[in-house]
Order: sequence, then C-alpha cells, then structure tokens
Amino acid sequence: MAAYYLSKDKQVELSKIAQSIATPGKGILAADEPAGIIESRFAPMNIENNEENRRYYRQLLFRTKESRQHISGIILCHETFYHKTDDDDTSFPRLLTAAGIIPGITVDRGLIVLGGTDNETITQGLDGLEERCREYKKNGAQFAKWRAALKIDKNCPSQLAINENASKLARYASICQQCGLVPIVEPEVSLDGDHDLEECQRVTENVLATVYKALSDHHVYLEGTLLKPNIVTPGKDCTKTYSVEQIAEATVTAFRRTVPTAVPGIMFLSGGHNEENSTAYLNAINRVNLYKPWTLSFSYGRALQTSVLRAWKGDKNNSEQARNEFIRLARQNGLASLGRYELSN
Ligand SMILES: O=P(O)(O)OC[C@@]1(O)O[C@H](CO)[C@@H](O)[C@@H]1O
Repeated sequence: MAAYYLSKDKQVELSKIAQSIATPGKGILAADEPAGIIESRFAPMNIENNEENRRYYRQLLFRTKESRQHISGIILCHETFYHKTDDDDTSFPRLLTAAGIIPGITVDRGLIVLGGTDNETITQGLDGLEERCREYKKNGAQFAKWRAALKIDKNCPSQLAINENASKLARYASICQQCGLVPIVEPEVSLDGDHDLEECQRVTENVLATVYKALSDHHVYLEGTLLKPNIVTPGKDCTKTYSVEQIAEATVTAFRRTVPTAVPGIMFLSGGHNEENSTAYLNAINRVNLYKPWTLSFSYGRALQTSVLRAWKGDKNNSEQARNEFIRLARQNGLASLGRYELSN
C-alpha cells in the first residue's frame, strides 16, 4: 500500500534522481564533513581549519571538470551548502547542478550516547527536519544523507541500538521523500575492533535486515532511496588475514540476503579504509560472480580526499596538483564501480 503515501509524480521524481545518482560507472563524493570533522582531516596536513579554507577547498573539488565523468552526486554539509564561488557569487548547489552533478545535503545532527547501552549512539536531527528539507530542496538539493553508527564489541551492537537507529533512519527517509529528497540511508558498522570477517558479516546482515523492516513499516518508497553501508571487512585490529576476494564475497552475500532489488544503488562509505583498499574492495565486489541487482558504487569521503589534501596543503599554489589527485581517485573508483580497475590504471 506504500503507493498511496506518495503521489505518482513524486515517486517518478524520486526514482529518477536515485537512478541518476546510481548511474553505472559513477559515484558520490562525500564532501559533507562538518567543521569539527574536517578538523581531523586538515590537521594531519597542517591546514588551518577556518571557513575560507573550507570554502576554497570545496570550490577546488567542485570545479575539477575532469572528475565529473565519474561523479554523479556530491554531499554537502549545511555550511558548504550556503557557500558561494569567489569570482561569480554562484551558490555551490547551483554550481554543481550546472556541471551536471546532483547536489545533496547531510541533514542529521550528529551522534549522542544512547542511554541504557554500553556507550552506543543514536543520531539526532528529526526535530524540524521537514522544514529544513523543504528549504534545502527549494535551494537545489535533490538528495539527503543521515548516518547511524554501530560498533562491534563484547556487548555491541545491542538489539536496542540496532532497532532505535533503524527506526530513526526510516522516519528520516519518510520525511525526505515527502519533501522530494532522495534519502541516502547510512547504517555504518564501524571498522574499529578485533572482530573477524564472519562477525562483521553477521552483524551487517542483522543491521540491514532491521533497517529494511523499518523502512517497510514506514512505507518508504524503496525505488527512491539509496543505501550507504560499510564494506564487510574484518575489524582493523583483527589478527586473521583475508583476501580481497573473500571480503568482496562476504559483502555481496550480506547484501543479497538483506537488500531488496527495488533499491537502485548501494554506495559504500570508505569508513577508514585507505584509498588503495577502498578501490580494490569496490572493484572486487563488482567482479563477484553472483547476481547483483543494484549498482554497487562509492560514496567516499576519505578515500577520495586524503591524497588531495596531502597535495593541496592549504596552499593555493598547489591547487593544480590537488585537482590532479582528485581526478586520479575519481577515475580509479569510477572504474572500480564497473569492476574494471587494474593496478596499472
Ligand atoms: O568514511 P568516509 O568515506 O570517509 O566518509 C563517510 C561519511 O559518511 O562519514 C563522514 C563523517 O560523518 C561523512 O563526512 C561521510 O559522508
């Protein structure tokens, strides 16, 4: 009966946006780090975290023409959404739209501790969300993002944290769709910990099954959504080693068991994996010889930006080198999203 909750026109609009973002061979640049998080990306490169550096850096990324054939959408944070180009005063959402890139906006308001759990978290931001979404849509956003974070540990993730986060993701997705924004649903299972690959797969399957039950309960129109999950990998302190192919197979198996075929795209987060591994995993995932009904691509933050920041160093004289790094990473991940990346590329 979900069809009755959104008009046919809205369904068509949402599914068109979701399908364009999930265009094969393209992915998303996550440039939505709020000021507090970008601090942790700027600091190791000795880049001062001030508003003009944040604006200039994003402008540099958004104006890199040669990256556009591999980037379908870019996620912005609130501050960047209202920034403008320095020469012609164009708002960033307008700049992106004119370049054929779909602008998106992170609408959650970060994590707080979920009481009654072992320091697990819940995501804030539902209050006033509808008004904010309408305003973002009016100003050019076509999609939104909300991140829930879950961790694997002795008592975690608890079923309470899984259920509560799934329910908030579903409520967020429903509000976005009413406002004409495609919701990216991001239930991230963290890389932290010493768990093995099998444990990550088990937890990821449970989380995704719970999220899709909640989306169904809220009558969310799946054709007008995208999923942004973690790649299924062992924890970063795990002592066992696995091949890239084993990781890819565990990942595809988990999604085949839990993600409906109506979802047009699964756009992975990089989650702390380095650039090389993020590309290698995505490539291998696309080469797994199993039926995969969705586009399997990227929505990377760090894996598309670490080398760019290292080249830029906060100095305008390094802009060309920084742009070249961005083109290289966008191209490699674009190829990986088709399973066509070779180390020599
Ligand atoms: O894990 P990555 O690929 O670097 O970033 C994934 C991401 O969801 O996490 C960040 C922090 O919330 C966001 O800026 C970004 O969209």
